Amino acid sequence: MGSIPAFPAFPAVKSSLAPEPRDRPAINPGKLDGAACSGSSSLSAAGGSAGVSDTTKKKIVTGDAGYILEDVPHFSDYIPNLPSYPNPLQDNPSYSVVKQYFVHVDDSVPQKIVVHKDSPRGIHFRRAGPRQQVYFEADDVQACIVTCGGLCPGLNTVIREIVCGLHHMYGVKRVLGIDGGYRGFYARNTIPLTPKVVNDIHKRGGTILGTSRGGHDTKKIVDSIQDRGINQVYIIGGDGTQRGASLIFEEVRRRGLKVAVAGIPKTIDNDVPVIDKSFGFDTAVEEAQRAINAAHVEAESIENGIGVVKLMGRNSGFIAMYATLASRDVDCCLIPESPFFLEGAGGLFEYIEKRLKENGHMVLVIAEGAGQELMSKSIQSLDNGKDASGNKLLQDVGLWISQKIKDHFSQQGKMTINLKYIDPTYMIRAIPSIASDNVYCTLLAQSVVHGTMAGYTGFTSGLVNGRQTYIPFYRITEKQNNVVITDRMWARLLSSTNQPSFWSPKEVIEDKRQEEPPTELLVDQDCAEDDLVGIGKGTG
Ligand SMILES: Nc1ncnc2c1ncn2[C@@H]1O[C@H](COP(=O)(O)OP(=O)(O)OP(=O)(O)O)[C@@H](O)[C@H]1O
Ligand SMILES: O=P(O)(O)OC[C@H]1O[C@](O)(CO)[C@@H](O)[C@@H]1O
Ligand SMILES: [Mg+2]
Repeated sequence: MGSIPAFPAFPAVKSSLAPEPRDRPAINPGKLDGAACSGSSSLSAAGGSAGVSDTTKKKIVTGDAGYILEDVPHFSDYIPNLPSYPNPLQDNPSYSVVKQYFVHVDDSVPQKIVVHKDSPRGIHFRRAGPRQQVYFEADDVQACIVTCGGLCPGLNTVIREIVCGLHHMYGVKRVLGIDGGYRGFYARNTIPLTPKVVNDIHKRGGTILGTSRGGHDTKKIVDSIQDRGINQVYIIGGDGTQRGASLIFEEVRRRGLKVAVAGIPKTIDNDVPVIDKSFGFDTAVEEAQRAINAAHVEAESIENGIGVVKLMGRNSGFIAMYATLASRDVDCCLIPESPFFLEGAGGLFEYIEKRLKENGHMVLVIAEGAGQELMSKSIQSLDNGKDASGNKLLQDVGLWISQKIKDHFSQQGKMTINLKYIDPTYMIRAIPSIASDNVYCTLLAQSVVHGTMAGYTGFTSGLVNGRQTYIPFYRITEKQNNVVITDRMWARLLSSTNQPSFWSPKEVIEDKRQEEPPTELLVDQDCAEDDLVGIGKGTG
């Protein structure tokens, strides 16, 4: 947590708060953008009149030709007659010369960009960016930032850029760090964050705020937000964290508070849906190359050398897949989404033997969540329980598979192998982010700040098809992003490693788990669904 001083909770500041807890007011169905931007939407439903759903908490706006906007909540949905102010950026010399700096009220970003001539326009998300009107005056803002879940390269960059974005773009001086994840809201003192305090933190791995699993108590957290007079809450974390953020937002709205709750998706596993990819992912893939290189050097330097590298990926094998594709030294990549087997024809042992005979060495990359079912069958009493957040704890599949390979070849007695197992997982997670991730983190942080200043709330900021957007929490939390093994990207991997698929085509057709497409930029955008007829849903 470094040497950043902590100080006690602020005394309650009530000025920015709407009245105390009350029943949830009705969502204003007619407003598309609050009063945040001038002009009104010209959208109209296919049936003729504009359509905005108010039957659920979802804000769905429909338009011509199958246009759907999955909009995010705004203060004006539940707090009437809020004043708005001109965006101070218009007087900022750095930005004032930019043509059309402010985002147009009707700008939205399509989720699906590969379309056919007659395709409906489909789902869109609100484009992120500065609005002409804001709903906070700089002196009234008391922001806070919290980081939750596992570490990920780039966390400190996001923290830095939120603090600097608030300060330099909007003149906000009061930003607090919440110490040690969600429980820090009610169990720890806060950490004052200024541009000076965060100046160098992007060069460090980890999070200067600390993080944790478990400890999410919605009521206590919102009580603490109220008591401290916080009115902007920036929540950086993965799928679990965003679920927690959604509950905080619901409680804030139930109490009628003018408190913006915004998420920034963090997941080294890239398991958050909708967004193109998560920050820190490229850093992880880059750093994984060092471990794979080492495994390759070790393996090729000795007769029948086998290098085994375990990479992170609890349920989603993106790091393993991309690290494998990038390296070209990997002979086999095993991920949670693609079951495999060890013995017999078409199994892993047979393939290893073949590669050793052909090449004299081989490199195996395995994601930590791969082969867990196989492992629990082989180790009968295997139940590692759950972590504090309820995530299943995993056995070390790298150790297990290494032992299995050793046992197999020693039992057969026909081949002496030399196996080296490398587990770089926590070393990868703990490094600072590379340059491209730093830029990505900066844009994410600035986007989320623009959104909260403009009065949006209950959203996650994320990149969709290369554009910054505001995504409603429910879209982020309703499912997980997984590698689709019936997609061309996995086919590319199979053809680059030449490993067996461990699947028969019949099993692929019957596999019900492969229903969801992965996010767009990580897949082949030329891949049309028609190409995949009969083998599950494509990526579009
Ligand atoms: N369903 C949920 N409802 C409320 N809070 C949750 C929920 N799931 C997780 N949380 C809280 O979110 C925080 C982080 O969750 P978790 O440990 O699962 O990490 P994560 O955000 O998914 O990140 P990652 O998996 O990438 O490490 C924890 O404090 C946990 O209590
Ligand atoms: O050991 P910890 O810190 O709980 O986290 C391990 C998990 O966190 C992740 O890195 C996700 O953040 C997973 O890949 C991994 O399974
Ligand atoms: Mg998670």
